[in-house]
Amino acid sequence: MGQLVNGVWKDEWYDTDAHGGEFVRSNAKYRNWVTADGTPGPSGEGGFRPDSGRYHLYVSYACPWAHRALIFRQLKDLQDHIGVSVVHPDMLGEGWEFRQDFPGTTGDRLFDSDYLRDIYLKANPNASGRVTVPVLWDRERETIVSNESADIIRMFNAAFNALTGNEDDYWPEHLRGRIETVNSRIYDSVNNGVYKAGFATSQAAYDKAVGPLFDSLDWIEGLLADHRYLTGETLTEADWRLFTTIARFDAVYHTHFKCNRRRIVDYPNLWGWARELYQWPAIAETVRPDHYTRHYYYSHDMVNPNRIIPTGPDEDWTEPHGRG
Ligand SMILES: N[C@@H](CCC(=O)N[C@@H](CS)C(=O)NCC(=O)O)C(=O)O
Repeated sequence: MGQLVNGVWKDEWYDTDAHGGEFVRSNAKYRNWVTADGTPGPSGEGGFRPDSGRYHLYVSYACPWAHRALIFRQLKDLQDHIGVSVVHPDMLGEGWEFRQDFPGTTGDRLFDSDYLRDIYLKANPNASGRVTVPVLWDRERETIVSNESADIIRMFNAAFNALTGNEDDYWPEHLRGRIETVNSRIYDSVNNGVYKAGFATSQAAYDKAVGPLFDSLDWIEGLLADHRYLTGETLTEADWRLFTTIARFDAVYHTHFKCNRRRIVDYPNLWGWARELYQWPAIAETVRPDHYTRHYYYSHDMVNPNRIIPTGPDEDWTEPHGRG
């Protein structure tokens, strides 16, 4: 685990001591947008048109942020237009690697590189910062369009509609205000909350994260008692953004990140909702417990020094969800 400093790889973890034991996530650096007509999006430069085969997605099946992008590639029928490379689940001293000795890994399908950092260095030989997945790569301009999953899913939601004919909209105009409110609470206390609890190196930092996490899960349980989805009766990006964290919760975050007040199966509405999303067409194949259990328990030796991988809970995600 490390980062690039002026183009050079340094094997160093997040400096939690600088923040009283708290894990502080770095912001993504590449924030350009593919748009329907190639004009600039909400941030970054223009010139990224939605051409078939032009873009390539680098992911880990372990990572909840990369998982969002994989889900939107499925939901929006982008499989034939945007290729994918899948890294190895172990993220060790060299960062994400393209080793292929684990089922489902693909190697780097574009450049046959050894490490994900090589892709960041292709975009900028003097790059500094963390080398994260997902990465949306532009084969034409040979650069990174975006390494921010929240942006990538919105591009996938709308920019390629003319190419695919798929007009499904997971960010409908009339729900945007509500989606933003739900997203921001869930991002801070749940999606990132599990990491803040798990990577805390002081009791105070852990306590500060785990309380709001379970308050939010209780709040979500209430929302899902009244409505089928988080923002009402329409399935939106807010649901999918939460889903990737929930999918990993009982198997990983409950144990490895000490988020153990309750499990997802203890929340009847949330558990039914989670199964409905899992059973949505083409989604189950993006959910890879083999990758995420291996990644977390094996890579984070500061959390789990003996790297023992637990057998995992016996939960049936294919059981009828009973919603709707
Ligand atoms: N804000 C980014 C976060 C991505 C992220 O942190 N990915 C993790 C994997 S789950 C990663 O690659 N971490 C490597 C590191 O921090 O060095 C997004 O949502 O796309």
